[in-house]
Amino acid sequence: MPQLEEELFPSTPGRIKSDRMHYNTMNRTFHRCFASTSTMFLWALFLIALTASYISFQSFITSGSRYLHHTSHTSIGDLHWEKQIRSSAQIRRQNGLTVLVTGAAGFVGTHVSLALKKRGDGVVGIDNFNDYYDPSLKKSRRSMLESYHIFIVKGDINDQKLLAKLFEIVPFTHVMHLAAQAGVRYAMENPNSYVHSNIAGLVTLLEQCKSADRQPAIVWASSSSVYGLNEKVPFSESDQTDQPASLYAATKKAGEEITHTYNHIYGLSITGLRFFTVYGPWGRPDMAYFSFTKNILQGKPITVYRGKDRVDLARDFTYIDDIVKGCVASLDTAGKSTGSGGKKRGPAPYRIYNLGNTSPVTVPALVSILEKNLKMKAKKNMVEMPGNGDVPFTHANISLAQRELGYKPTTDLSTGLRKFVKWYLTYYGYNQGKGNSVNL
Ligand SMILES: O=C(O)[C@H]1O[C@H](OP(=O)(O)OP(=O)(O)OC[C@H]2O[C@@H](n3ccc(=O)[nH]c3=O)[C@H](O)[C@@H]2O)[C@H](O)[C@@H](O)[C@@H]1O
Repeated sequence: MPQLEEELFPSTPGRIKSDRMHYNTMNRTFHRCFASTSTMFLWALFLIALTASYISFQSFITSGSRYLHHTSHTSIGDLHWEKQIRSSAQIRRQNGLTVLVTGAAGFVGTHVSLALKKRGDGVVGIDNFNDYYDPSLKKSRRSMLESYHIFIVKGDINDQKLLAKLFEIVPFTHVMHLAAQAGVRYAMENPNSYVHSNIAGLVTLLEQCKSADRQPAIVWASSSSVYGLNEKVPFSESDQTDQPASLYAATKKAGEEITHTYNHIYGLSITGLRFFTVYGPWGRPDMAYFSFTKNILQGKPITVYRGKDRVDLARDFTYIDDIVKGCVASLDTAGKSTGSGGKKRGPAPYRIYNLGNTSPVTVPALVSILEKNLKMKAKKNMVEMPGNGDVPFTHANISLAQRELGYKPTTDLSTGLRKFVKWYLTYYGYNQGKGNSVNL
């Protein structure tokens, strides 16, 4: 008996002799063929169904895995994940805000999330937990926030589907956008990470915000570095900012222009905050005050940059609690976005503020304060500032923020560094042999 394949697809033409076939033979053949065809049809149906279910299973896995969450028992779309987001977004005061905080496991993001939650606002975080610096510090910040019932979604702001899903679950009134590739000098090592987060990520986020039915107001982190080679002091918001000294600064400046476009075309309410060298507990290990502390404690040398003619570099170091007050005041005073579903309905506010301390301190003076607090001497290597994006000094004029936000920094560098050192020693286990047990 010929095989089914052989009947339907004869291998040699000589085996088709239909013109010489008897009717009965034809009839039998027809019936056999028909029976075979229907079997084939059923097989085909079965295979199609199998393929379809395989493809849909695969796409479920693929789309799900993009959002797979940090806990083994939680992934996007699952009810537990959504429940955590809803619960974190719950408002517990009258006229409270519902804020999406990007970069919530970052230094400023952690502090702002906590401040908002403590006063009764709804807060949902998003963070990609990248390894630009020790991710275990970010995870510790997350654990601390979790103890205050703040949920951080693990994901990238470039993930448009994830953002859409978050907005579908929670109608955010505000976005506090702090996710960014930070660091001035690292931009020479990994330029594309700045484009990825500070340009592409920003645009993806703005696209989501502009198309939301109820557009949120956006407050976001620009940087004092946009003043670049500006020599007029103190730096005012109206000063020229067209001479950035690093790619980092250039991406932050680009962010100011990009947000302006979204404000203009779509009616998004925008507030850009130019932070001046923010420091404090739970800070960033890549920053000078943090890495100096680490090295001094370990007896390792530190490199202190100096400007031309051995002039000391200076920064308008700003304590985290002051920055947080500026961020919260910006959210509270942000006018509404006017558009909806991608359509502008009228003009919306576009604001930019300096958030600094207005009293620059030199880097060697910063080192002396640390030495005093750590009761240890630093091994200093004085080196001429390399051409790597650094600027010689920063100094903020904060009168605009003072007037419009009620912003008034109250912590000087000595007080702030004392608090930082206290946190550092406890967190890294220098005190009583205990680590990771600090509250803000
Ligand atoms: O205010 C800002 O716009 C920026 O402030 C900081 O940038 P930076 O002021 O360069 O802060 P640090 O990296 O902590 O450096 C502070 C000072 O210490 C100096 N430094 C840094 C590192 C080092 O090893 N030695 C050293 O002398 C730097 O030249 C600079 O003058 C942040 O890292 C940026 O993300 C932020 O946007």
